[in-house]
Amino acid sequence: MPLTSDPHRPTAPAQPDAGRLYSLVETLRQRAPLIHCLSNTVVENFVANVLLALGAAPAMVVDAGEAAEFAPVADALSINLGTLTEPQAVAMRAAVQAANAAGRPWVLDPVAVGHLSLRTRFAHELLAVAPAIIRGNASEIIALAGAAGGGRCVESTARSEAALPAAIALARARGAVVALTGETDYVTDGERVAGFANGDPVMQRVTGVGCALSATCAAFVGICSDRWLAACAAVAYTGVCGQLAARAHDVTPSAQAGPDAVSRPARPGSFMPSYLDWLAGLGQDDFLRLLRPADA
Ligand SMILES: Nc1ncnc2c1ncn2[C@@H]1O[C@H](COP(=O)(O)OP(=O)(O)O)[C@@H](O)[C@H]1O
Ligand SMILES: Cc1ncsc1CCOP(=O)(O)O
Ligand SMILES: [Mg+2]
Repeated sequence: MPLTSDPHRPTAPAQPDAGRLYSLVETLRQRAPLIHCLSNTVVENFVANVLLALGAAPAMVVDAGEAAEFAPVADALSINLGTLTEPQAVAMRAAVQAANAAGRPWVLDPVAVGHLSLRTRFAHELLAVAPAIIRGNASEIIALAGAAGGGRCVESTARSEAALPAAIALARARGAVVALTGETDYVTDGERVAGFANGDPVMQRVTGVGCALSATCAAFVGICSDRWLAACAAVAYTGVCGQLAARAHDVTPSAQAGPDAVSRPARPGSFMPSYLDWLAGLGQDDFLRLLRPADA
């Protein structure tokens, strides 16, 4: 059912201070928040490595009983529906309930929500139990907001610009912050909308970049009670690190120059290690220089 909040109520474009965003990166590195992840089987290892590179401490505790035991101990919880099964839904329910009871924030990544029935039903059930942040691609956010469709399974078939009204409506209806990603990323709490134009198309050629960004949102909201700012920091830092990682090998080493040189237009393989390196090491000056706000 479509959401009923007034679509004509105005929102304010609001760009967070870039220095404040980087200070959250430093706080995260100092505090090393413990992040409880119920992720998907495709990307678990990558998500854990992204969190470690950022300076957070990931823990994939997936049994229903243990998940309920662990959620109050962790600083934040990340729930990802990518390879959802009925038993996993039981564990996710228990983890969310325990996190909520202990006042711990949690993040929802509604992977491929739309036309697949189990995850779509379950995502709507979870929406009713107060996610702090919802992070998804355009098709997922449109579907979650109640419009028909869904993307090409885990991939989006819509542009993020087209999904912005759905993101705003979803944020208003659920009292959540929505991080809507794609070529341009948007972060909204239903009133403020920030836009970011970093990243690189190769990020769509490596599985788990979106899932890891959702866990990154959990890491930032684990150290910052302003959920909108936390999601902005996660999206902005991911975008700048992603574009640096994608372009790290743009200069052909002189040893490879000459008639045998091979042109390599996309580099998903070298992206992954380089991305982890940039997440761990990006300095403030480069972040401030490269961060690109986008109109919202
Ligand atoms: N065409 C693109 N250009 C630049 N960055 C992109 C592009 N597509 C995706 N990204 C980046 O990749 C990350 C994951 O976003 P997205 O691909 O929307 O998620 P998902 O993997 O869940 O579909 C975000 O940081 C986003 O900014
Ligand atoms: C390929 C795949 N299939 C089920 S979950 C998944 C990973 C999706 O990762 P992302 O949403 O980050 O691209
Ligand atoms: Mg995804």
